[in-house]
Parts: sequence; structure tokens; C-alpha cells
Amino acid sequence: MKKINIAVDGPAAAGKSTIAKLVASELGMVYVDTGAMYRAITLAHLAQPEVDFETLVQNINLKIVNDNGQKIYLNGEDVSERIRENDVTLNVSHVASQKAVREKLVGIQQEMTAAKGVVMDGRDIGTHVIPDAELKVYMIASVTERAERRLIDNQQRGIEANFEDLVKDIERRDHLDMTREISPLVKANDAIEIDTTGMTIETVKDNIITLAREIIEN
Ligand SMILES: Nc1ncnc2c1ncn2[C@@H]1O[C@H](COP(=O)(O)OP(=O)(O)O)[C@@H](O)[C@H]1O
Ligand SMILES: Nc1ccn([C@@H]2O[C@H](COP(=O)(O)OP(=O)(O)O)[C@@H](O)[C@H]2O)c(=O)n1
Repeated sequence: MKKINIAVDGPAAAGKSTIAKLVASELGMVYVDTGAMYRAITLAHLAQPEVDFETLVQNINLKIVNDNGQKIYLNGEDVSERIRENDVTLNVSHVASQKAVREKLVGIQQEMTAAKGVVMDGRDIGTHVIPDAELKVYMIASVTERAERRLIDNQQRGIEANFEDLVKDIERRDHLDMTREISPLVKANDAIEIDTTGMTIETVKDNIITLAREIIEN
């Protein structure tokens, strides 16, 4: 069977991580959430805002454990839940626009995908990290549906949230991510767009599995 990489990109809270994790599990592939890496660097920046980004990323110890899901450790501490909190979410797009940060993380991500067999989700995976990925998916959904989904996520995690603020945050982050200078969020020319508005998780997952199997088996 052919070993492939799958790139899943799209705006905030479109369902990328949820679907990428399920697809990886069903196909026996490794799931990598790159947003978590930008969030972990953001957490480090918030702890030391006076340190420039170049120095920050040189001295950081980031460990990513991908085993049926993903855990992320910052300087030895498991920060997988902490990075979902509002202070990180508010600052992450600014941190992710920094050249030193992107160079460091893209390097790690390209090492992780070199041997193939990875489903990786983010903003620039199909365009910059793995431009030769065998399957590229660009996942979108309406802003209101994305905010409703994130509201439920946050309530389940015990993170304070309300619908109006989530709509604003999602729109603000999408704008920053789509207009930044380095590797902005954009659909790769060869990506397949899936609008998940009104779709169940099962249906989205099955659509991508079908696309992947066609490539793997041919
Ligand atoms: N059709 C769907 N596709 C993907 N996620 C969905 C769908 N319907 C509801 N959800 C929910 O939406 C949320 C999406 O969050 P997440 O996967 O973290 O998005 P992203 O990685 O794009 O930010 C999850 O809580 C998931 O259960
Ligand atoms: N490959 C990536 C992944 C995330 N990011 C940045 O990291 C932020 C958080 O990503 P995420 O996937 O955790 O965001 P959510 O949509 O899950 O809230 C994004 O808003 C981008 O600013 C990026 O620039 N490039």
C-alpha cells in the first residue's frame, strides 16, 4: 500500500483537528496538530514578553508526542490543555506571523512528514509545509457554525466563552492569518475544498477517507 501525507488546512474552528485525528486513526496514520505548536510558543512568549522571538525559539524545548491524539510539552511541562485558554488564543496569530517562529516550526513539521504517513492540520500545510502532499483538503464552514462549535468545545473544557466574542475572535484571527506576510492562510491550488456547514463529523470523515483510499490503492 502506498504511504501518503494528507494536508488539512482552513480557517479557525472549521473542524480540522477533529477530522484529521479521526482520519489518521482509521487509516493507521500519525496525526499532527500544528496549531498546538504555535499555541505553545505563544504561551512561552506570554511568560517572557520582553524576549525577542529569535531568542525565544532558540531556547525553547518543545516536545510533541503523537500517539492516537497529540500531547505537547513546553520545557518539560504538559501544556496540551493550557494552550486552549483565551490569553493564548488572543495572541497566537501575532506570534504565528513572526518569521523566526515560522521557520522553527516549519522545520520541525517537515521532519515529522519526511517519512510520510502523516495527517497534518494547520494553515500553511498544503502550501508550504508539505507542498507535495498526496491529498490536500481545505476545510471551511460558516462563521456562525464555527463559533457555535467552539462554544461547545470551550464549555466542555471549562473555558469562559460567549457566542458574540467567539464570532469576533474567529473573524479577527482569520483576517490576521489570511493577510500576514509569511505563508498566509490560502487554499492551495490543488486542494479539495469541503464546506462542512451542516455536515456531520462522520460524513466529513468518510468523504476524506474515500479520497485518501483512492490515492493509497491506486
Ligand atoms: N461536520 C463537522 N466537522 C468537523 N467538526 C465538527 C463538525 N460538526 C461539529 N464539529 C465540532 O466542531 C469542533 C471543531 O473544532 P476543531 O476540530 O478544533 O477545529 P479546528 O481544528 O479547525 O480549529 C469540534 O468540537 C467538533 O466536534
Ligand atoms: N500551520 C499553522 C497552524 C496554526 N497557525 C496559527 O495558530 C493559530 C491557532 O491555530 P489552531 O489550529 O490551534 O486554531 P483553532 O482554529 O483550533 O482555534 C492560528 O490562528 C494561526 O495564527 C499558523 O499560523 N499556521
